[in-house]
Amino acid sequence: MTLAIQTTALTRQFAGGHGIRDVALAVPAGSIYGFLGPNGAGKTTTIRLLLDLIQPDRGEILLLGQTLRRDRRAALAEVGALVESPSLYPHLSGWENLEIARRLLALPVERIIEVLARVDLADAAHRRVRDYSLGMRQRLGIALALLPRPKLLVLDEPGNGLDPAGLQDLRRMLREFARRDGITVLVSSHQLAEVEQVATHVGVLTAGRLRFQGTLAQLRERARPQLLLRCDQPARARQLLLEMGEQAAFASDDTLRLASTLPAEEINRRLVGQGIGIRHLAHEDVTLESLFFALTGDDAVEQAA
Ligand SMILES: Nc1ncnc2c1ncn2[C@@H]1O[C@H](COP(=O)(O)OP(=O)(O)OP(=O)(O)O)[C@@H](O)[C@H]1O
Repeated sequence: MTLAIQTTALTRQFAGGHGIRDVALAVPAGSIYGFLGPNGAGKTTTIRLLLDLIQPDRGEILLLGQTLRRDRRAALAEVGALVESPSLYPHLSGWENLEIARRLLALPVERIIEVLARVDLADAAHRRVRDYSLGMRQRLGIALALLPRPKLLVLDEPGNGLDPAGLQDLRRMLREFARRDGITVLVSSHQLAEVEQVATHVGVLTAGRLRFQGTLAQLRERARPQLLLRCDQPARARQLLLEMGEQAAFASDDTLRLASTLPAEEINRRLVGQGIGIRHLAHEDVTLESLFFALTGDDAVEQAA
């Protein structure tokens, strides 16, 4: 698997124990990587490190196969980014804002037309940015990041402050960047719901540590509801379940938790057939959202990838 971003042992600590520690990001090329975590988890710090806006205490960063520390220019050459709010000139139009960047980058004028179309701002190109909505400003910021045709786009909380329609537009755009333009997108958010519909991969950061990293399918797999079983002979029931190839562990003295592959009625039938008296057999209530909260809580969870 080719990685667009790879970090090893990435660490940057601030006074008061804040910062990030030993973060090993693995962002596959072509993915939309949802970089999730509650406010203050260290997402912006990580992103600022990736873009060389601040330096790590230790650790390595590879961007599109180039080592940031060794060759900053080569590593960042094909990276577009939007960190916090975009720096725009409010008294100029969207077009004029892009024109300034275009000249600096010595790109053809057509590129402005292309990027405006990619972020749905063609119709508003000649209005002053002062009169843009927050969503339009964010999109103009993304257009600026897209201007030099990046292969990797890093967006820090681009959904902040957007209404549901704005979020939907943003998701559609991110999908297009990945599918049509082949751009790898890392997008941070503190809300799972915001990236859940669009991300192919997720990394969950909490208190400066990466608690989970893998595909969205792997995260969903974790969220698959498990069966809770209470019966009169839990130890024997566990033994029987293990013999059936089921995973069963004690959740408490009299309750087993099953990562079951068989349907509940089949488990029930087999255990009753072996003389086990069942008091309770039901699915535990686990949603992706509750799993996210568990991951962002204090209980450390190992990485899946
Ligand atoms: N330059 C700095 N000096 C001291 N502490 C800092 C500095 N930058 C960030 N921090 C602290 O590090 C922690 C992580 O901040 P960071 O901005 O990376 O979090 P985040 O996950 O991006 O959250 P948010 O969504 O609130 O921006 C916070 O407690 C923050 O106060």
